[in-house]
Amino acid sequence: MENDEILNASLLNKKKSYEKSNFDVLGICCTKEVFLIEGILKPLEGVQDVSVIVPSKTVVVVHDPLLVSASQIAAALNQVKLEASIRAYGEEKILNTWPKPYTIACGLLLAVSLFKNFYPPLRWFALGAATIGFPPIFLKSITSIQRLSLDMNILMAIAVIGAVALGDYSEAGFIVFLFTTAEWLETLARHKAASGMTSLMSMTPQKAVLAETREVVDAEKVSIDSLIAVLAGEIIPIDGVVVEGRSEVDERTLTGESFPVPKQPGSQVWAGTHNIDGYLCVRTTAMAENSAVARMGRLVEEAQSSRSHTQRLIDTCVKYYTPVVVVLAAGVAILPSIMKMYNPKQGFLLALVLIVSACPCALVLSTPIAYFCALLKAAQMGLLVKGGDVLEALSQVKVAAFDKTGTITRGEFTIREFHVFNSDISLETLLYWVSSIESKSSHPMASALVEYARSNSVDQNTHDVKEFIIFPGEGVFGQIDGHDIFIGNRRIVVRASSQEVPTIAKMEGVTVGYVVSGGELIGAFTLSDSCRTGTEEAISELKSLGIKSVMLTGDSTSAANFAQNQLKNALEEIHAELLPADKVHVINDLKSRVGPTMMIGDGMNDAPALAAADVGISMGVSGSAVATETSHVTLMSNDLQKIPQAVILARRTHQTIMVNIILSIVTKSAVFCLAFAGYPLLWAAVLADVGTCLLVILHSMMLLREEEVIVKKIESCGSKKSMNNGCCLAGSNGSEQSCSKTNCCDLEAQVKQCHFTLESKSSSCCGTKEEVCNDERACLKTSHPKAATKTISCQSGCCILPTKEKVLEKEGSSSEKGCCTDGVESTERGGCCGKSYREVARKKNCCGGCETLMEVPEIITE
Ligand SMILES: Nc1ncnc2c1ncn2[C@@H]1O[C@H](COP(=O)(O)OP(=O)(O)OP(=O)(O)O)[C@@H](O)[C@H]1O
Ligand SMILES: [Zn+2]
Repeated sequence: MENDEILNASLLNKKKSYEKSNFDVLGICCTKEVFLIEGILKPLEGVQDVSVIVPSKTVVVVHDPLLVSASQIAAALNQVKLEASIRAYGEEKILNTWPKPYTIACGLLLAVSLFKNFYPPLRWFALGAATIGFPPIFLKSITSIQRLSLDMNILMAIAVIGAVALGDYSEAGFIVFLFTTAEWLETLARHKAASGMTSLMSMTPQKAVLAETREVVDAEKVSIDSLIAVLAGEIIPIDGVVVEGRSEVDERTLTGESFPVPKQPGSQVWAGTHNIDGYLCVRTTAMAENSAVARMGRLVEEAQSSRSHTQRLIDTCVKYYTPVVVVLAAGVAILPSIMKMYNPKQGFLLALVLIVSACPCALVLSTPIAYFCALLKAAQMGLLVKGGDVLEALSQVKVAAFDKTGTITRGEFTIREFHVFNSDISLETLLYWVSSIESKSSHPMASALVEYARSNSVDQNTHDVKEFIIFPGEGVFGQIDGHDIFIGNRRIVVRASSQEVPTIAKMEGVTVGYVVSGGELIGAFTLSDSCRTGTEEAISELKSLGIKSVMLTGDSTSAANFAQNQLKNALEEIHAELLPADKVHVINDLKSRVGPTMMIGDGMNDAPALAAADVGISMGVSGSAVATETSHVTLMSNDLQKIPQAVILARRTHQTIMVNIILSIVTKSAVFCLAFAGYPLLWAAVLADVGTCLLVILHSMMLLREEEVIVKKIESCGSKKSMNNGCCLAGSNGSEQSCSKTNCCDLEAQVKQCHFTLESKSSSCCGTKEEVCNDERACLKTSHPKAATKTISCQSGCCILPTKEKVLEKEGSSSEKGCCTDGVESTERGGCCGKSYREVARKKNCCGGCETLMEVPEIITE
């Protein structure tokens, strides 16, 4: 044990001795430099890993600072004139937005020389322009020659020297000016694209405050399970779970959601998110380097170094392109003088045009820059996409297969009924057995059972469980107090006994669970779950994109059909009662039957299906780690509407790349055609080269723009009809009309759940605790600030929209148990009452107890 600890500590130290440094390397032009840089850095002692991010001109090096320092690395890069500088962690690249002085001087001289028609000696100004801007190009081309690489600088230098040799000074001046200006514009554009990336990587603070000692330490050194303090206004430094305090946290950076999420003890918080208004004490659940935001940054980086299919294709073509054109140019230059075919000057000019056109910059850049922008955009939207290939696959998808529990539905079950069939066993005993065994399982049903037992004053005891086995797709087995107990669905009953599985009457729409002991059915329970907000919209949006949606679930057919009904039959196929392996079969079948398939899932059971699909999408950073590992895309928030958005982004990216490629090929071809048709225009060749490069960058950056899809959702919630979206908006004369029974409270049992509150009678009470708490968020998203402040008392399981009178009525009953029986503290959304009521809410542990609701009207009128 102790040995292990020492070993771990030394491993940790070993790992810790590596440091990651970021460098801005302005000399990076194309992918060619990647090999050069790797070639320089990898042999250095102490360098562990090198990754080059071409679009943002960044090099990330993992190294041992004792063996090789960051400045030594920068020096090594600068030896070959790569213009490298160290970027301090978290520092925004400070960029000179002005062009270099020589570029300005060059432009001015060139402008003066334009008047040479009036006064011929002015043409010398053009030569001046060329001379003044030439040295940097020349120096860079020398280093390129030293590196044995043929790059843009060399090609341009040849063109300038050639033009001067031909006596065409204006042409020479023009090339220099165009080239230096384009370089400057390009740096600006790339910087803009890369700044999003920088902010992503530098979001988390480097320091953390230990809660017990108030000591400020390096975030990286904080071990798992430490308590850290986060004050209002600070950025949370490490992922963890709140143990004390309440606050609202802005998670926009991570999930793309623009509304603050209330946090209370038990809530998960993420590094890089912004604690807005309260004190939080957080127990860390990961090392800083493994926090969600760090993983996100790493993924965007890694995505850059993994080349996509299109990219590889282009890289291969380009390998042959440049040498072929250069040889061709040499031929064109030499041939006329040997064969005395045509004007040698014309031949020479043609050769120069070819030389300039030999640079495939724009084509090489067309794919990586588009992926870079798209991946960045995705990250900003709260989607982690593992590379360009995934985007390529996503743009082709024809079917979306959804897992049910935890994906289409919230995976937050409520126990409706619990029966004991054996008169020798008391309800308490059975609940004790069941909850003790289930506390070892991570299935969503398990936590519901534990919670239910607790609400019946039965506490579980994990230590009494002697043996524990999970039967995937069936349930669990455990040994407690000398009894063998199986808990699960019909399959487990078949496994555990010879008894026939009883059909429990009027159980439609719910999941039935069975408890079997000693071959005898001793108990049964029913549970229900509700669909996530926005699922229906997500499915219909997918449909409008030509994507078919199907459901795959391990749950019963009736539960599957119930979800389908809630979604108004939006799903085209339903496959229920599947074992994890069956899901893989269905995915393979869909792939061959319909086309490229994506699978959206959350649990451990889904991992094989996620891997089998063309694109696997996992839910949430908090979802099962296995699912996140195997999937290609991770949704940082559990918002299914991000899926159609991701598809749209993927398709736009595909389009952007196609346009980029066509653009760069067409302009080059046009210059070639003109040249061979007898118009070898050197300036046009330069313009086509640097201009297209710039166009490709700017065009790709359009991917970073907002899309209108996001707005659509908010609008759809704004109307009263949108009850099923989870928007309980108050009608002007009370909530009756906006929250009608048919739309919202169509289940009698769900209404019952709220029967303690007055509001339930007027049917403003809807759904289960979870559904309603989500409603609150949906309401917050609408453009109706009043609606938002009105849903304060959500926690009790009822979406109460208190009008003034109702609040007053309610006051007396505030301390009643009401809906607070079901573990209010653990409500995920947490937000019980508005900020100013929080104190009271905490005392009572229940929103029903917010006497201060009296003050609500004040807020509303605010
Ligand atoms: N810990 C558990 N306690 C009780 N029943 C369980 C447990 N684990 C699984 N089951 C039963 O097995 C069924 C199948 O489980 P599985 O995890 O394969 O799918 P699921 O989570 O219900 O649905 P989905 O496949 O849509 O996520 C469940 O519906 C449930 O009835
Ligand atoms: Zn080029």
